[in-house]
Amino acid sequence: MSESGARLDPVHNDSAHDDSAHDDSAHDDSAHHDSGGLNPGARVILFVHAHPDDETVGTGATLAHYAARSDAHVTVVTCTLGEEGEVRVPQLAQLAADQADQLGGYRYWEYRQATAALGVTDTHFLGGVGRWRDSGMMGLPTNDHPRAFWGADVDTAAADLVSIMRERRPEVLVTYDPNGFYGHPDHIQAHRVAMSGAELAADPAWRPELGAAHEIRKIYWTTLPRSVLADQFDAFAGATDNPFEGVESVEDLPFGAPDEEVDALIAGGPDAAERKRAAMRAYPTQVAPGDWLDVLGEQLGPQSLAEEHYRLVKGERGTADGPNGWESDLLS
Ligand SMILES: CC(=O)N[C@H]1[C@@H](O[C@@H]2[C@H](O)[C@H](O)[C@@H](O)[C@H](O)[C@H]2O)O[C@H](CO)[C@@H](O)[C@@H]1O
Ligand SMILES: [Zn+2]
Repeated sequence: MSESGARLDPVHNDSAHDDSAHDDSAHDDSAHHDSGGLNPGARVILFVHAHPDDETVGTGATLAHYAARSDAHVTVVTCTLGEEGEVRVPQLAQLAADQADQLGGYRYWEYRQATAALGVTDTHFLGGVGRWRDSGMMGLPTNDHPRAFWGADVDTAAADLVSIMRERRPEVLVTYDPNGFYGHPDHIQAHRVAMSGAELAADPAWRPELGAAHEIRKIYWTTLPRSVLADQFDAFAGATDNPFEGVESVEDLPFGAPDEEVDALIAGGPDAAERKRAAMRAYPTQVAPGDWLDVLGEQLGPQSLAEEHYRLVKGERGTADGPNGWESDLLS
């Protein structure tokens, strides 16, 4: 700890991270679950993600938006610690899996800072912290690690999710599409486990000891309209860190959907955008200063950080009061 008593952030070199900001009581690091600060009658939205930072990069504004709503409750389940990730900043490079192999633990603490910045306190790691390991990119030998999430038996992994679903009894589940949005094995597996969990949780004959059966009313998959992708494609053309380097057209990307296949837009507003921005800064190992994700808000305007899109795959579409006839509330 520095003289000021605040733990210095080795990357941003400030005391932005203050452990006293954390409410440790609600973070549930075991495989068993406390109340997570759930107020009786609150309407629960459950998010299932693959790695620390996906909750922020993919759904951070939505998390902040609903965490701020007095009638709603956000629960986040993350399936791995991101042990096999790259390290985007030299100061922490030796944490990598092929060196000290400490990146998972570090990303755990990045995740705590990020979810706190979003106002989310009900967080879980599937099966408990460290149960499943980041599988690495598709086709790598790390996919065969004995604890790699990609090699998990889906129903075994889903059992831990079912107990959370039957405990929190969410109205809405948010996860990825069958391709895991962009084809990463842990994202594909997170989709499979989430969808299997939703089905099993609703079956009263399946593992009744895990709680009373619960049917989730609506299920959404994260998505990105091609129109937004096209704006990003144009905005980053020629940029130093261009995520679309070498791509001819947005049509060639393994993700993105025609606008007409999108069902909901959560436009979180300035507070949600700022919270998402702060949460992204909590992940220096994944989003370094100057990276495209770090400058996204500058390139496309802060509102771009606050807008997240979803496809409804189970349940009735709610009030179409958003742009393009999209829903503006996942709970509608
Ligand atoms: C957003 C996301 O899911 N990131 C994953 C992904 O990270 C990629 C990986 O490090 C790859 O080597 C890089 O070239 C690419 O830019 C990264 O997005 O895969 C990691 C390993 O499984 C995972 O830890 C990370 O969270
Ligand atoms: Zn991921």
